[in-house]
Amino acid sequence: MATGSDRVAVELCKGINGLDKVVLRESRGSSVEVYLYGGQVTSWKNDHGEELLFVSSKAIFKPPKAIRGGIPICFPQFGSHGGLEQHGFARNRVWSIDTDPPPFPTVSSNKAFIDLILKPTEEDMKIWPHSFEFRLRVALGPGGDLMLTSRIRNTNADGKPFSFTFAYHTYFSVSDISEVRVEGLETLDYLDNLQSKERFTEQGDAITFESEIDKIYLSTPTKIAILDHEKKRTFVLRKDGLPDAVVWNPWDRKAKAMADFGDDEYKHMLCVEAAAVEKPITLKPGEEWRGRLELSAVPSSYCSGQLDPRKVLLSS
Ligand SMILES: O=P(O)(O)OC[C@H]1O[C@H](O)[C@H](O)[C@@H](O)[C@@H]1O
Repeated sequence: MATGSDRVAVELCKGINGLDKVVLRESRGSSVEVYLYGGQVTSWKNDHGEELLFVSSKAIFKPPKAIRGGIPICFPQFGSHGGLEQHGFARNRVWSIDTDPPPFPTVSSNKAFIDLILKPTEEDMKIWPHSFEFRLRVALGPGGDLMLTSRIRNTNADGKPFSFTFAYHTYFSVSDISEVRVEGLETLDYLDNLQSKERFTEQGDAITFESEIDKIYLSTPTKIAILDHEKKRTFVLRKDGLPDAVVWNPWDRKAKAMADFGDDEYKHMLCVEAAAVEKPITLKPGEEWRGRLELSAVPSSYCSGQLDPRKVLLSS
């Protein structure tokens, strides 16, 4: 678990209900927590110690229920787009620490990181008859950026390809959902999960929220921004290998129906999920797919229509 630098720290410890978790710390004070259960990031704090991700106060940290919040991994199926359980099984399996991952092309020496791996058990192969290696690297950059890289390899010995859909189901913490806008998805086509996955085209304005939303935006740009006016904070997502973006907020009625979600918590969260849903990824034996998500949180004093995420980043 060495990180190559003494300015960063990686610690394996016990989390809620004795579940194993890994804590990454960066010298300026930012941190990340990852549970081996689900391979799930449950905390991302900036260098002021402020939590940037939402985890429900009612989240159940106990198998087989997935943890409500943070960044669940949806694999090998997103949502109900297939015959498996909702969002697949990766989010409620116990992952292992990968002590000898294949090298990455880029140098990670200035980052705190942890490598996890998920391989199917015999039981898993009864519900999804494929052999795979899913490697997840969670890294915390020197500026507090959070980076997730998934590498999924088909290790089938029977010569068979497999197809999957995928999402980093990220729950962002926001001050007040009615003060939030999302930029980068305007004018795009989307599938509306609230209208039998029918296809529509989004209007020209940035997306704001005043009721339940559950949309899969298709072929999105690699950068998406979430602007939180009240907090004066902008989240910038950069993604690679993940063409789609799911936007979800359950609003009041669905919030009440979820046992592991507080009645009013919908006001303080927004899911914007880098995903590959519309066109499943197909891998032949020996092939590997890579999907990457990079998250930054930057202070913003934002005026409508002026967002250029690069400028926001550079001016911070
Ligand atoms: O309750 P979960 O299984 O965690 O799913 C929570 C939500 O995830 C995604 O955002 C889907 O698009 C929603 O339809 C779903 O309600």
